[in-house]
Amino acid sequence: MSLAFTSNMFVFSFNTSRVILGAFGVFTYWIVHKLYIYPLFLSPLRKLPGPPLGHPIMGQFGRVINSESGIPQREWCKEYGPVVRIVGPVGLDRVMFLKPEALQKIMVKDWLDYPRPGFLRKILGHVTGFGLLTTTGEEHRQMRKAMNPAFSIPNLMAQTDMYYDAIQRLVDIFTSHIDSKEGREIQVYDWMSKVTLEIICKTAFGLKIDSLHNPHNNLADAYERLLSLQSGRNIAMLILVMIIPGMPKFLQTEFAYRHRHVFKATHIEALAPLTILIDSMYNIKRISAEMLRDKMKESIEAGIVEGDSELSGKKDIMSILVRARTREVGDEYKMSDEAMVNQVLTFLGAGHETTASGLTWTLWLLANDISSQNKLRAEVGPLYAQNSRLDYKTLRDMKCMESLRVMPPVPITLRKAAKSDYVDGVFIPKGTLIWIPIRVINTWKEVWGQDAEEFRPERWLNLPENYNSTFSTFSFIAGPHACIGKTMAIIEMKAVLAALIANFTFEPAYEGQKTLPAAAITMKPTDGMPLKVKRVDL
Ligand code: HEM
Repeated sequence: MSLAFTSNMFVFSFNTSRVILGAFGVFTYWIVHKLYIYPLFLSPLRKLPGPPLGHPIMGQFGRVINSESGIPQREWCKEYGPVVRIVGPVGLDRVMFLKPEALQKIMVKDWLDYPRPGFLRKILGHVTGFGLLTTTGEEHRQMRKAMNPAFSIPNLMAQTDMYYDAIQRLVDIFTSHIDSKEGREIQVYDWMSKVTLEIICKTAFGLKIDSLHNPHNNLADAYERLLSLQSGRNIAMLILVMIIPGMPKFLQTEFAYRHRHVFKATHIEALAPLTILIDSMYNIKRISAEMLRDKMKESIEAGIVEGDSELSGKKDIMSILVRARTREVGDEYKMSDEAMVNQVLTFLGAGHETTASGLTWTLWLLANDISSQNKLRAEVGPLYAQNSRLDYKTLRDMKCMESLRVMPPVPITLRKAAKSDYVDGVFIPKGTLIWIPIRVINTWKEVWGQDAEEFRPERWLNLPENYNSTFSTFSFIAGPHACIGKTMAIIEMKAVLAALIANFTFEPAYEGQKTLPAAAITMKPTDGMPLKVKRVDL
């Protein structure tokens, strides 16, 4: 070996080690900067009140994903006030605001500057289709304009009767299940999920799917599997997966579906849910596309001619959209077939589980407050006895906001600052994640008083002085992205509730029963919510 060769090798390995050492140094600095230096000394938000940094890598995020949804946020607001800064994971800044002025700015006035963050849109798009929930700006405005007629009051009034076939089937099933004076323990969430799925299929597509009688209805099954994934850990895993470039698209491909079992086969616990996600979404999309195809076929066969077709009398959302599409002219927004499938998915995803969770927690709260349950029965019983298909106006006048206030089906949502700005006098740098802590806003003592977290329906008869009709109960949020299905959901919930309360009593399944909502996107109860149900007439 020549001397020159040896010395070259020395120079080479010396340089390589320097490069590796340098890279390691930069990486270490970057980590320390992200985890400590920036959040502690440089972040413009560092002086805001809030909990300490917490875990070296996860910050306070670990607590958030492992706790009941909205509860850590509520504890922090109690301790630090209406503007709170939270750090984590990996040094990420998050801020939450409670005051109406701040919410008005973020959600209503400057909504375009505070879109849903990209990863949330990707997750929502994956499970509820790329529709209203994932678009923003002009595209959202046009899409919303096309949808609005389907949710108009006259249409909802005409639609209300469509709820009752499913509701009557539910009442019949409960009645046949409960044949003794002792009553029977029933997994309430499962039944609420089935009845709301039937109602949304009927109202959105005019289709009858008998998931109440058929325990293995394909669509109900696929949703059950998808919703079983709701947990803080799975959501954290999904966020990580969705930020990998190309991954959201890949997960929707035929290739991913054919190879979905690979994720389970890895035996890596965190990856196994991807198999269920891909499988259930593939099936939900397939069934939705079939529903849409049937609807299109129906419209072609009926030869949609405005005013004289059979379809033009139909009140389901899809018929209205199909009709609107045939009328569109000029450069107005025209919904493609793919966009229509996405809307199908959005209505199924956004309008099914939310309403099911809302109903389930309402029954839980009433089961634990027999006096309120009896009062409600005294109110709806006589109405129901006269006519078991209560109409829109009767349902509208019933009060049921208290349970949606205390246990909002969507406990929290997110926005991201698209530019640097001031909110409630606080400088918010571009890119900051903003929590909209719905459950905390709904139970803020500053507005609702010392018993804010308690279920007390009578409070609606004498609203507190600080009550603001838009910003004190935020279960459907406000502004251009507010829930388009709000009125429909409330009327539907009341129709189901009136029938159940008129016919059955609800009690906790056992003494000391405790039940928790999933720490995830909606408040689905983790145990399916068993309740003791008895017939009123026994
Ligand atoms: C109790 C039941 C319901 C609750 C608590 C609820 C709550 C919400 C909330 C909080 C949002 C805003 C999410 C965000 O911006 O991050 C939302 C949006 C939405 N909801 Fe609902 N929802 C319910 C029922 C429904 C129903 C029945 C439908 C449709 C049939 C529906 C369709 C939608 C759609 C399409 C959006 C997106 C609106 C937009 O961005 O323009 N929801 N909902």
